[in-house]
Amino acid sequence: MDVELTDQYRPGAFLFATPERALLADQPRHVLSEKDSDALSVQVSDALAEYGGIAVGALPYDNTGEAHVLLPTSVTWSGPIRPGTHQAALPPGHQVTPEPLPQEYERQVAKALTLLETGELGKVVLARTLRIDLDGPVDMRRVLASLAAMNTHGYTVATPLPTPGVTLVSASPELLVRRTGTEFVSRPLAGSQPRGKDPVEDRANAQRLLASRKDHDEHRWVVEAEVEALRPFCRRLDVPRTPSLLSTPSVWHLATKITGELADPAVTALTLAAALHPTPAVCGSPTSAARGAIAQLESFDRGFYTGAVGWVDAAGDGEWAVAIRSADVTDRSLRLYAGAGIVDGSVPGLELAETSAKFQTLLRGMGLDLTL
Ligand SMILES: C=C(O[C@H]1C=CC=C(C(=O)O)[C@@H]1O)C(=O)O
Repeated sequence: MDVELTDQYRPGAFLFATPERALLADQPRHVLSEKDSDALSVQVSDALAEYGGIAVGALPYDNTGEAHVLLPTSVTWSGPIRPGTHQAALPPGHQVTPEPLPQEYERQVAKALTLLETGELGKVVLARTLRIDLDGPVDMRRVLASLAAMNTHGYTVATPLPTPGVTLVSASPELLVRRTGTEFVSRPLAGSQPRGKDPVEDRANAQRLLASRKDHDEHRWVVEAEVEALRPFCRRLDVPRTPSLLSTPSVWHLATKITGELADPAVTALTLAAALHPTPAVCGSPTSAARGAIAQLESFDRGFYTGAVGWVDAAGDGEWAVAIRSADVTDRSLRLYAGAGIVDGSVPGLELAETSAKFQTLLRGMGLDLTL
């Protein structure tokens, strides 16, 4: 029987599985923790020019915070992880603590709606967290195998974080950027509906999303900001006029596949990721006002949730996913994060339900049956 890369994962390693291939990287010779994204790109390119290979890791939500990028000495590529059985990957006993409480999250959304009325803010993404304390240790190999089995159309990621013993685990559906030679692709997501309980309800939810002006507005902010960030790098930029539907096992999204050709082949995947980050899919618009609203309303530090996670090689090729549908995982705890874009027309109770649906991505993927 072939062994999947999820079976070879060891704590502290970096796993990045996509529908096309999987990467397992380990035993770092260097850790780069630069705060400035331009300086980070230069340091990573210099290190890759010296040692070759690839650099892997994560950028935090706060793009003035320290990145955590590693130069591994052991790198293994494989084809996509084959869908296996998705199994209960966590010990049975657990205690769940939401932060903020659901009613408080609804109050924060209501406050965000009043900030939108001032006209200085067009969109803000507000998140909440669930802390889950487990009665036994997490088996990361089973967690990753189980997530990959469920998440065959998205990314299954594990990356070590700067705090020893903490791993960011993500089942992200969102491609921030992939660069191959001078071509690149980005596929922002914004605008969501939970999946239905049966095919009829599911189809109706998808149609409601396609017809929702509020969700199209929420999506447009992201596409416009990405176009503005990418344009200076491009010889060609192709942007579909309207978004299409994308489904994950728990959520429907509006998605736009943006493609382009770089004017300067020296621009790397990491430089593009840093130029795009944080998009209004995870922060809001305008960025500085949204960042201020998040600092004012959210009561926790996002850390690397809504950051970016991926790899870049010496030629500048690479792939970076948006770090959403994610949790900070320790030996006996998980901290899950989920956010929703708030625009004019958002309803607090529906945004709460949307974040609950987003939590289910990881919960179901890990085999945890929780009604939120
Ligand atoms: C911020 C998250 O999702 C983003 C990505 C897709 C759709 C989103 C939305 O509809 O609000 C969010 O912008 C999250 O999953 O925590």
